[in-house]
Amino acid sequence: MSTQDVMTAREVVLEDPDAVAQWTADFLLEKALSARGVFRIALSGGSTPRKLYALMAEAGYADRFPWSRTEFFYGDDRFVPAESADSNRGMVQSILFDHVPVPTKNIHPMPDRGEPDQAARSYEADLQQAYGGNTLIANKPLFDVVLLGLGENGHTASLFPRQPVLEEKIRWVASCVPDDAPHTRLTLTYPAIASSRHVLFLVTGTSKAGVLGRVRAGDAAEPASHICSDGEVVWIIDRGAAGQAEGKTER
Ligand SMILES: O=C(O)[C@H](O)[C@@H](O)[C@H](O)[C@H](O)COP(=O)(O)O
Repeated sequence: MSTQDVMTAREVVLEDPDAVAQWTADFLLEKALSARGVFRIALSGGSTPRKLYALMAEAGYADRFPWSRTEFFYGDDRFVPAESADSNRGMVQSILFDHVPVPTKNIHPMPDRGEPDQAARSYEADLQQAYGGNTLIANKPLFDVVLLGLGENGHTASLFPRQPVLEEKIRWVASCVPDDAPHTRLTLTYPAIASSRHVLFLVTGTSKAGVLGRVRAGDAAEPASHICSDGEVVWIIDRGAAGQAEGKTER
């Protein structure tokens, strides 16, 4: 039985990447506006969420989003300067944060210099401070929403196959050096991601149909198969990633 079988997981199949971005933007706005107090979200990197971030920066949306009571964290980042084309922080800053009235103090980028393990400890301390100073995950979610993508080898965030971080059950943040990736990375761990109300996987394109099929079938060899949430995991996918399933929506 995969971990997916024992939790609430649902799938929303949409026509195309634009529809995936729009559905996700609407979902985030609804949850952020209905949240009591601070709304905490962990952002994903990669190319898929770029459309989402661009939508969030549009005037009609940005005017309604509660930026001042939203805390933005990252699910992972490459250990490179923000100016690097590989930086998730730099990507989100240029597509979204440069265009909306989010207070700088509400943006929590992952460290991108120094010793990677110490940087991971530093980010974990940042998260613990946001979590009321608790150093152990208690019975309240660390995140309202965690955004995730899915790599073709089944990685998500920077949880790559055969990495020690896949066995991490205590730490919230870890450094890792994936076999086939050029950079050292920092990533949230499984327990940190699981401490959430909603995990949203955004998966688009026919190139992801194979890995998505394996993950949804609970293939334990795929790191994304082990993603849990104290709340729900929502797969927001387009027809290409769904293997050309008929486009239908579920709210
Ligand atoms: O920093 C990263 O690379 C991401 O966090 C990573 O987990 C990404 O979500 C997947 O690799 C999918 O990437 P695409 O959206 O580009 O397919």
